Amino acid sequence: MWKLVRYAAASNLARSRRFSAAIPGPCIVHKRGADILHDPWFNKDTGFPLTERDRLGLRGLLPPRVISFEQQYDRFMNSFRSLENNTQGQPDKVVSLAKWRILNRLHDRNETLYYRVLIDNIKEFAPIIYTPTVGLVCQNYSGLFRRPRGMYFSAKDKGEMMSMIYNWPAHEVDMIVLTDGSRILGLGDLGVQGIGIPIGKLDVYVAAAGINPQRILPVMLDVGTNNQKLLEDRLYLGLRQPRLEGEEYLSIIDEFMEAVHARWPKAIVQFEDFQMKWAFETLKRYQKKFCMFNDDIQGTAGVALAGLLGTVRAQGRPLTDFVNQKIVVVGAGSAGLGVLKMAIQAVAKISGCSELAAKSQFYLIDKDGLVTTERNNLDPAAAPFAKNPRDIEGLTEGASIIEVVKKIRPHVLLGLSGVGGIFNEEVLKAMRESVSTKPAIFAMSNPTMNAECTAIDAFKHAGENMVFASGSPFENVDLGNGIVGHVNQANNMYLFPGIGLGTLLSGAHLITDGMLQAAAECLASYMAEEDILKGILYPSVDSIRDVTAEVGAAVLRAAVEEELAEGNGDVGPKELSHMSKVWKNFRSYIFMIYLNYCLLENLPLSECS
Ligand SMILES: NC(=O)C1=CN([C@@H]2O[C@H](COP(=O)(O)OP(=O)(O)OC[C@H]3O[C@@H](n4cnc5c(N)ncnc54)[C@H](O)[C@@H]3O)[C@@H](O)[C@H]2O)C=CC1
Ligand SMILES: CC(=O)C(=O)O
Ligand SMILES: [Mg+2]
Repeated sequence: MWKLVRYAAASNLARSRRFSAAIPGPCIVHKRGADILHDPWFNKDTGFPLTERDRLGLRGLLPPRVISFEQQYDRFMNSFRSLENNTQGQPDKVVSLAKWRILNRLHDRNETLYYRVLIDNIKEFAPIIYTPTVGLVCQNYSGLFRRPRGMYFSAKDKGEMMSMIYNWPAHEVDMIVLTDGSRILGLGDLGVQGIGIPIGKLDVYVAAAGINPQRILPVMLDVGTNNQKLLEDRLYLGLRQPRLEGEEYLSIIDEFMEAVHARWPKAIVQFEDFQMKWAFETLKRYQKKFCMFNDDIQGTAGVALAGLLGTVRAQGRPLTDFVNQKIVVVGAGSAGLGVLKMAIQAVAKISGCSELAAKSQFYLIDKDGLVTTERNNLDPAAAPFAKNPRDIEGLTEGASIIEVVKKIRPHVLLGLSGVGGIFNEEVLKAMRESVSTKPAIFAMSNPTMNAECTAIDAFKHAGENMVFASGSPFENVDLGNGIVGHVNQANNMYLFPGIGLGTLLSGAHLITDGMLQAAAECLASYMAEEDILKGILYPSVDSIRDVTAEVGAAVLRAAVEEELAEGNGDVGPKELSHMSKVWKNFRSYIFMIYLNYCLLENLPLSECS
């Protein structure tokens, strides 16, 4: 009901003259005839009405009968359901790839229909265009490749990027997702094949944040690969050379960032799936210079923090109790360290203590075990979280997960290691002895086979009175007698679209810690108490547009408060500042401008005059 009220408010705003300019008018197309039919941005297939067929030189190029958008939609969904029936009993990988192919073919034909189908069925299709299937697609990308999507900048393009960027056909770009393919999900270095990740993330942007699909740009920076198997694969589509390192590497990224900034100074660049050393280095290098963020470090941190705070509420305890939670993080990579940093800042904020004091409740484990100050060659990025041996009586440098869990009896065991099954039966059983009345297990690594444990194993071994979250989706677990073990999806998809949306609407030229914190706090307070008490920490993926609008509004307001909002389109900084004082209008503005974009699927096409 409240959603309807909100949409009504949005359309009232839309009727006001000031904002009507933000609603897209007829779509101007610079092509004619068959060129339009072969361009997924504009193609409506058999949906072109006769008037448009005449105007755009399409008469005779299509069968005479006009099939409406709705009919085309139904036809696609029927094909999809037939595919499901026809592939029953086949191996999961075969079925998943077949589903990805049919969706991808639709994308390559008719983007508008593709996004409509995706938006309406996001819960069902997210696992295909995003994790876990996107991982499989990246692994097989060179064989699956049919048509290019996005842009490829390689080490061989050094010195050319400033002109290459103008090869992209869209005049405006709002969102770029960029990878170098060096750490694709938990699958390691996949070189150029990692392009599937920016494509999947940007599909989520369109579906969740309503970003105009003609203003997104997936980018692969191909600096080589150290994956020997790919280097030897004769179908491999990337550079056949080892990865660039050091200054050579950074000079490629620098050149790309300068080129993007020169053409689209307001575009937001999301760094995705970079190996840890470059994830941290590039964040430090660019965050005060360009409008960018690293999703694996910063987006993941916010989602995990929201889940950790939800876990406190699930125990029936006040949020202030977060400062007493013992949390073991397994995985000291870009994601695990990002989570620790943000969680420690939250403890310091809640308790008013120093960050140094706030660290005492957190334990970090990597591939060599518990990280302490006694570690030889301690990674500087992990050093701030290393335990002083004096503070961990009964544990030593390099202690195993099971030793740490048995000794600490943590409230939360959180995995971002990329290692499937590492929370084995013994570890999960040890979590039964947690000091918490309702312990939590976060198996956040992706894709599914890299999750630290499955949902079934978690409930079976760690007990039914437990909160469970995973990075990739699992089915809820039937615990018998009508009781359901709820599976949460702790994935940065709940934050990155809102971070991008809020930043875009604000027109800020930077993404600050304050804006990211606002995003995390918004997600943390999204769930109602009654759901949280049932162990439901995050909303269903079905609600992703609503969550994204809320998060976007929170990020936008934080930008206004930090006086970074320069405005977007007709809406200037003064108007944003004024609107942000009345939260209801502010949210309505967000809903109207972007979330409505994708509802306008049948925009009439007009010729360029
Ligand atoms: N759910 C979500 O939203 C997100 C999930 N992830 C997932 O997190 C995983 C890690 O990502 P990054 O931190 O970027 O990777 P990374 O490669 O930077 O770090 C992996 C860490 O795991 C540790 N590790 C490896 N083997 C281990 C073992 N046997 N025991 C304990 N620790 C071990 C490594 O020492 C390293 O510290 C990936 O699977 C990725 O898909 C990453 C970002 C977001
Ligand atoms: C979800 C995500 O960003 C990752 O697994 O890397
Ligand atoms: Mg990622």
